[in-house]
Amino acid sequence: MESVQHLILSELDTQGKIEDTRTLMLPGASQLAVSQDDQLHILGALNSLLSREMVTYTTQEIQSHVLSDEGKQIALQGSHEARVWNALPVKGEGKPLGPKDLKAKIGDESAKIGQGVAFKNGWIGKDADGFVKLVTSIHDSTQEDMREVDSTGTLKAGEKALAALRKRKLITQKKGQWFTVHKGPHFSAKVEKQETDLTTEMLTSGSWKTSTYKKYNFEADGIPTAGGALHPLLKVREEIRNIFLEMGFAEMPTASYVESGFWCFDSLFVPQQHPARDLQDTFYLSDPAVSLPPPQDYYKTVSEVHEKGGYGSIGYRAPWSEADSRKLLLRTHTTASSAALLRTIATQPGGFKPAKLFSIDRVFRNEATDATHLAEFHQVEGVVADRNLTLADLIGFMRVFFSKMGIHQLRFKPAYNPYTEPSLEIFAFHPMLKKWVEIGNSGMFRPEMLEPMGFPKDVRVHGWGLSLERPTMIRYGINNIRTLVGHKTSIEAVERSPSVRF
Ligand SMILES: N[C@@H](Cc1ccccc1)C(=O)O
Repeated sequence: MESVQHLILSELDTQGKIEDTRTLMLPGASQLAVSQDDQLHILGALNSLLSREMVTYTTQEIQSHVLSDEGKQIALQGSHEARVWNALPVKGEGKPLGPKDLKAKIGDESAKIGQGVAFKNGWIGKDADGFVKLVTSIHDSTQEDMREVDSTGTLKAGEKALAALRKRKLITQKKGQWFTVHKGPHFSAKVEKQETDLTTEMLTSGSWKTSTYKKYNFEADGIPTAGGALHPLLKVREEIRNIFLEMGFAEMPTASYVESGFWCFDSLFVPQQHPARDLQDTFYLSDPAVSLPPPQDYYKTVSEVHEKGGYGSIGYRAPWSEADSRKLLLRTHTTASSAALLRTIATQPGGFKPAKLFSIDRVFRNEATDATHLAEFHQVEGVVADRNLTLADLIGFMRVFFSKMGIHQLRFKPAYNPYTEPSLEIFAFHPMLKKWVEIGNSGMFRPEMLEPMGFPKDVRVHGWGLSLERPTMIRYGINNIRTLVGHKTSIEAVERSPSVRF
């Protein structure tokens, strides 16, 4: 590229102008720059010199030609007729080839097209055993034409010959160009290196005073700006949040990732011996390891329900450990935060008022991780508290809620939760997987949990929970959770993920 610039400048320096850039001989070339490839090279060099105002140029449009695939093959291997001639022995000097052998040797296509022409040209003939050469040398003018068009874009023989080749589909027409070049206002015979940046070195050495600088190109496309992008989990979270809001739910505060055993389990009537509370399932904190004391009256009532029962329950009748209750842990479900808020509602000044609450936030479980499980994920949780609610209300709520998420076929399966009775697992029919998949868990909170909180006897509270990751993965067609969350997540994929998926 730079040597092409030098060629142009020295030509202008000695000749004053370049009338036709096709008369240049590019460095290293064996013929004049008549091909369009050469002219493109020249154009690149001209534009670079133009930007420094060292030259000006005008463009001449011309018709040019390029080879078709068949034309390229002929330029390389010869015409079909020449290939036929090549394949045959000289008469009397070898075994003549029959049509079948000829096809096998040079291919069906060349044999078929080449035979007739070679005959007509008098190049080959037929004896008893097959085809033979009749002449000892040939002049393959088609191949020569192809080579001429390939390197010059045209034929000296003129338009008639070109038209014949076009008709045979060996060449096609293409717009071409060449240039007339004049000296520009800043012409100089040599290209000076232009600075693109002002550096500390240039300032301290003073070289900035004599340097030449590259002009700004205000036409250039800017570098694409990297905007922020929402992670797919955040998009689906927003969508679900909007469903809750339009159904009249209020968002619960869930900022506390760290809870005590008391709020995460005891207040929910999860027995202290429950396996979910084991070290294998729950992350416990070591520093600080112990929570501040829970509200004393409430703590006493909760521990008594566990140990001895009450409110119509016989309790767990197992020894109660205050130490277990005070242990600090990473919450294993957002129901820990719901419990704290439910107690506030139960004991609010002015008495109980119905409430519809939701949360979408992070939870932590000490589980083996695999393609669909991580040690931390998000839970979506809805809670409704009102007088005389029934199981039908819960099911009805879930039907409306999930249908707003686009999930219309639901099934409910009796299940067990320590804090709800009855409890229901929620299954949805997945139209793409063509099977029922579990999407959530739900139930009506037990009186052993609600009454110690201070709820009036006729208040029922029901709730349901699901993970945020599962619907997100299904929507975005992700089957390994590690491509959604964690260091293997591709930022590019996040930026490009659509804002809404159905
Ligand atoms: N906390 C439950 C979900 C749930 C919430 C509310 C009521 C019933 C169940 C879970 O971890 O899966």
